[in-house]
This record gives sequence, C-alpha cells and structure tokens, in this order.
Amino acid sequence: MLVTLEGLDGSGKTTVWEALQDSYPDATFTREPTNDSWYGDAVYRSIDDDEADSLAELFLYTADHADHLSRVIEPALERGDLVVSDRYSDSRYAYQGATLESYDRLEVDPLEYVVDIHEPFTIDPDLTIYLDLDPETAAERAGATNKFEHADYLESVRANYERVLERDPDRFVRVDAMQEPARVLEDVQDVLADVVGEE
Ligand SMILES: Nc1ncnc2c1ncn2[C@@H]1O[C@H](COP(=O)(O)OP(=O)(O)OP(=O)(O)O)[C@@H](O)[C@H]1O
Ligand SMILES: Cc1cn([C@H]2C[C@H](O)[C@@H](COP(=O)(O)O)O2)c(=O)[nH]c1=O
Repeated sequence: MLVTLEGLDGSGKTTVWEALQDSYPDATFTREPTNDSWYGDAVYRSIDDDEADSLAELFLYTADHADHLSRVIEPALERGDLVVSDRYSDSRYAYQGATLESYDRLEVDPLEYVVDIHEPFTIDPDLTIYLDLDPETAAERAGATNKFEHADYLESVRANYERVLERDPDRFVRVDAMQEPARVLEDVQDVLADVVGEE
C-alpha cells in the first residue's frame, strides 16, 4: 500500500514522517525530491536557482519521480511493504501548477498539464494525508529558505492542492496542521490505523 504525505512547506510532513518510523518499523519510508540520486541532486540545484526555467524544473522533478518509482516504490510495493512517501506527485500538481501559471508559452491549464504528464506512468497512492496549513504560518515555519517558501506563492500552491483534493476526494484525508505536533501525529496515526492497521 502506498501512502503519501502532502502539504505546504512547513506543514509538518517531515516531523510526522519521522515519528511514523517508530510505529511502522517494517515499512519503507521514502521522499521526494529524493536525497539519494543524481536526479534528486539536480532538483535541489534547481530549487537553489532563482532563475531556473519553470518548465525545465517541472521535468527535473518528474525525472526524479520516474527514477523514484522504478528504483524504490515499485520494488517495495512488490515486496508487499507499506510505503510512506514524504511528498509525491501531488506536490508537482500543486507547486509546478503554480510556478507554470506565469509561463507565457504554455497555453493550457498548468495543473492539468502536469497531471497529464504523470498520468501514463505514475502509480496513484492508495491514501494521501494532506496536512492543511495557512500560507503565512507555513512560510514562517519553513523559514523562507528557498524560492517556494513565501506566503504569496504558497497561497497559489494551497489553491492548487484544493483543486487536487476536489478531483480525487476519496484518496485524501485532511488533517489540521495548525494543531500542536502531538495532536497532528495522533490524527495521522488514527487515519493510518484505520486504513492499514497497527503494526
Ligand atoms: N504542528 C506543528 N506546530 C508547530 N510547529 C511545527 C509543527 N509541526 C512541525 N513544526 C515545526 O515546523 C518546522 C517545519 O516542520 P517540517 O520540516 O516537519 O515541515 P515540512 O512540511 O516537512 O516542511 P518542508 O516541506 O519545507 O520540508 C519545524 O521547525 C518543525 O519543528
Ligand atoms: C516533490 C516536490 C517538491 N517541491 C518543492 C517543495 C519544497 O519547497 C521543495 C523541497 O521539498 P522539501 O519537502 O522541502 O524537501 O521542493 C516542488 O515544487 N515540486 C515537487 O514535486
């Protein structure tokens, strides 16, 4: 079973993802962008480049996703593992859907375009837990350390996440990320226990 954690920068995904490793010691815990491949390295170079072309950046993230699928996710699912990924395709739909809004040569809806690129090859998660947080708190918690971690941009990203949730309501569970960390974790653990059982 594939479970993904999604939300704005600073919404607490990594905090939850790390804590879950104690509750599910046999699961495969992974993340996007990957931090163990040259594709992931290329993505991080692009994140640090304020002048990066947004379409090129979409394809770097997508290349990293393709490699992540074939190298990590598919083998783990074939072994029967529970797989928990900190960010996944929905991050592309929401974030690159937002950066591409100002890409002049793209004459289609950017979010739909990014979804369409993934459609032929991605693996849909069985469950996505969306940590919902307002953009101001998100930017504050994230510390505005990269070009994405600013409230006005995160506002557009959040609007895109809402569209993604609307497209696929049965896959998502929304958790209020404004709660204190222990309550957020408790909510996530309850959702997981319902869907995958306790280990
Ligand atoms: N529920 C919470 N309430 C207050 N602070 C929190 C909460 N959850 C996490 N934090 C703090 O917010 C910061 C960002 O948390 P975390 O790295 O888990 O978020 P993230 O969603 O993984 O962010 P990013 O996508 O930028 O990596 C950390 O300093 C963390 O301690
Ligand atoms: C997977 C993915 C990520 N991003 C953005 C979101 C963050 O600002 C950075 C790095 O992610 P991290 O969780 O903070 O390490 O990348 C994105 O724009 N598109 C994606 O597909």
